[in-house]
Amino acid sequence: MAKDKFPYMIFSPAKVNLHLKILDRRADGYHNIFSLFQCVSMSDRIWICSLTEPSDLVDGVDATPGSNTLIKVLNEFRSYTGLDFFAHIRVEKNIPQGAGLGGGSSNAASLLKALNEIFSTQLGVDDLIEIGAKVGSDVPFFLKSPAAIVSGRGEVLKPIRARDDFFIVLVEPGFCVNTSDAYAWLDAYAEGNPGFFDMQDPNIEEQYLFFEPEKWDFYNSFLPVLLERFPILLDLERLLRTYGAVYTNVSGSGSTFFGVFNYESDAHNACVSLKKKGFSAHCVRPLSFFPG
Ligand SMILES: C[C@@](CO)(OP(=O)(O)O)[C@H](O)COP(=O)(O)OP(=O)(O)OC[C@H]1O[C@@H](n2ccc(N)nc2=O)[C@H](O)[C@@H]1O
Ligand SMILES: Nc1ncnc2c1ncn2[C@@H]1O[C@H](COP(=O)(O)OP(=O)(O)O)[C@@H](O)[C@H]1O
Repeated sequence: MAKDKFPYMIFSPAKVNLHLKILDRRADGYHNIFSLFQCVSMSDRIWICSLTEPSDLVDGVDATPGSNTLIKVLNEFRSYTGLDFFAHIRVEKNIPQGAGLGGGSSNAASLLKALNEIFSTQLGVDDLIEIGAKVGSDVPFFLKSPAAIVSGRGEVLKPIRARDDFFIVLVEPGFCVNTSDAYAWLDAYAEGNPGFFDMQDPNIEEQYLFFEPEKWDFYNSFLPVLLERFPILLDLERLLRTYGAVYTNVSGSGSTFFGVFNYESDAHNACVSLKKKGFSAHCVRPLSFFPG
């Protein structure tokens, strides 16, 4: 391990779920999903400062060591490879936490790729996916391709060509959503709404690749569930439409609400207007490659 590699900096991009159908609840408590994941141009920056520490230390993430996805990766990587080391890691968080943008999962995937490179362990993508899936359901996506149809618990991946002809405005509504809570709310909602899990899936791959965004028939199973609790999301949908969004939805299990725009100037103006109203808003683009 060459000393001049440190600090070793990596980018860790956010994702949005352009479509997210929750199919059913499984015996293991997880849910099968069918989703279109798209990486976007908002990234955390992670510095591996040293790998010769007496114990692991992660700065910059608001999580307990036991729940921190970076610590989990270090543990899983050590146990998979038999390597003996501890790390000091520093994170510049730009991706809001608990926002449905996959920041914790992306951090985990980026660190795994970096460790594989630094230690020349030559693990293949499938090995990394096996390790990543132990850390979190969304981690495998960030190991494979910047746009994909994702199913199973999150580990079944079909890479697709990423489009780059639209713009996305991400809006933080001012609250976080815990993913486990959101799935529990969804189960309760499904009990009161027979047929909820049977909603038809549009042909998402074809629509994504070939249809104008205004024609996308995508949806997110969490949206009706979240609207019951957070009616402000409906206000955000109306606002984004007023500013010219041609498709809107919540990302993942929330809380981020986003709008897709055909024109950069409309997306930029929407951001400015949303900020004037006190919202935190970010104009991003879909990524067709992993940054860094
Ligand atoms: C909803 C989605 C959509 O992309 O993302 P986020 O909104 O969290 O970003 C994912 O399914 C979230 O994946 P991730 O955030 O990695 O979840 P995990 O840490 O593995 O699991 C947290 C909890 O969510 C529930 N969970 C997660 C994934 C899944 N397919 N079924 C589930 O039921 C379980 O209750 C689990 O204990
Ligand atoms: N490296 C990390 N980055 C962000 N959050 C993390 C990380 N490790 C653990 N967490 C915990 O995971 C929770 C969900 O994180 P995050 O991945 O940002 O959101 P989401 O699952 O909604 O996409 C956070 O509230 C935080 O407590």
